[in-house]
Amino acid sequence: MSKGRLIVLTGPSGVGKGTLLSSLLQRHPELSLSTSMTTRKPRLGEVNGKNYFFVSRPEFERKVAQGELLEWAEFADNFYGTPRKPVETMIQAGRWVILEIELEGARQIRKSFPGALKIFISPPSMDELESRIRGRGQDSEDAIARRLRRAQAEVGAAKEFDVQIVNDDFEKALSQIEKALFETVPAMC
Ligand SMILES: Nc1nc2c(ncn2[C@@H]2O[C@H](COP(=O)(O)OP(=O)(O)O)[C@@H](O)[C@H]2O)c(=O)[nH]1
Ligand SMILES: Nc1ncnc2c1ncn2[C@@H]1O[C@H](COP(=O)(O)OP(=O)(O)O)[C@@H](O)[C@H]1O
Repeated sequence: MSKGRLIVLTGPSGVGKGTLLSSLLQRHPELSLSTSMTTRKPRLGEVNGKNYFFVSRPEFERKVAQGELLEWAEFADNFYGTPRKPVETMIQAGRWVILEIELEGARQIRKSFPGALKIFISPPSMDELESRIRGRGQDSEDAIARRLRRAQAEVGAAKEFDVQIVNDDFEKALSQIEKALFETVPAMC
């Protein structure tokens, strides 16, 4: 059986992580994306159990207390975390599992899974990032401001990651992710 592998994809909100991942998963159905848990309210069209597991704050806090999350963090006034069990089960079964998470969570994974491949996606500029978040048309002014403040802090941490990719030309960024995944020697998880 092939060896399981954990891959962490991080980058500021609006940089294009979700869009890149959905193309990547279409092209490589053998990859698995972990479904996170969040206290954020669903956006229009988001489905519980698919985009996220949408839970209340008390429920999230209970999961944390019971050790059921592999990592978790607060982001823009909401909690986000990775359910532990499905990820561990998939890795044991030899799957390659991708976590699409923010910086604090990625730092926690670096400690608990030092062999995970960590990829950081940067925007071509902060102006372009803002216009992508606005163009998505999904967030309030408040939420946009919180995301942009956080983005300033996150982009400075790109160098902590094994691979840094600028999502300017979409196809180029996608093929750089593929290269990082399939042309690097898999490390031990
Ligand atoms: N630490 C952590 N961050 C997460 C998790 N799931 C999502 N995130 C991050 O939370 C941030 C906000 O996500 P979201 O509300 O969906 O907004 P968007 O990234 O702007 O579409 C993003 O940076 C995600 O990568 C998780 O399970 N753990
Ligand atoms: N390379 C790119 N050039 C221009 N727009 C992009 C590019 N990549 C993604 N986008 C757009 O940016 C917006 C934010 O992308 P999204 O995947 O939701 O970001 P994230 O998941 O990082 O928050 C979307 O409208 C998406 O279509």
